[in-house]
Amino acid sequence: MNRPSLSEALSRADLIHDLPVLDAAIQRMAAEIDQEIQGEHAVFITVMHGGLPFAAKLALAMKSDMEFDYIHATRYRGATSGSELHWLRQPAAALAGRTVVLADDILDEGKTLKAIRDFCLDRGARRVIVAVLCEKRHGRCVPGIKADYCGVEVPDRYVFGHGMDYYEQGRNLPAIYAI
Ligand SMILES: O=P(O)(O)OC[C@H]1O[C@H](OP(=O)(O)OP(=O)(O)O)[C@H](O)[C@@H]1O
Ligand SMILES: Nc1nc2[nH]cnc2c(=O)[nH]1
Repeated sequence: MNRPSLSEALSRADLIHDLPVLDAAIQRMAAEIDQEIQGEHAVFITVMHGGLPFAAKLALAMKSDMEFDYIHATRYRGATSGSELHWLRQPAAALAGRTVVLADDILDEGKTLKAIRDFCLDRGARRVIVAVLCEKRHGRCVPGIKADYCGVEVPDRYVFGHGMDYYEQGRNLPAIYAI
């Protein structure tokens, strides 16, 4: 595939949040979620791929013991605008009666996390806690979904880095940038 150049995108992008800011936000969220799920053996579900770096850091910063699983549902598929949701992997863990912590990189229009949250509830989860590294504030989020825990806000622009891709590139950039 002939991808748009990451270095060209970086040269015209703005730095939105650097690594120390993101790490501090993740530490704060970890303590807050620990407080909320005290004494439970929750299921900690990473939403692949973008949620991977955030979820790893969040889990390592948390003290609660949790069962790990992952889900892969994508509606951007390496592009910069979303379409319908494609389910690539459903979690294997038993969710019935349990608390689920969903960890994803971004809540944008909310369609992805709403579908995943509803999937977990359909599987019998007692409650679903939505944790995202960042949230785009624009008033276009679908009704019925919100982040219970959010690290940072990002502007209403396409963002990448710290898990989020620019045409399947740049996910391992430590900071968040916007074009
Ligand atoms: O709130 P929404 O507008 O639905 O968008 C948010 C979703 O978009 C990204 O996933 P993407 O489909 O790009 O898959 P990826 O994580 O594999 O990059 C991101 O990881 C969220 O899951
Ligand atoms: N990389 C990336 N993925 C997204 N998914 C939904 N919004 C975004 C965004 O701004 N950037």
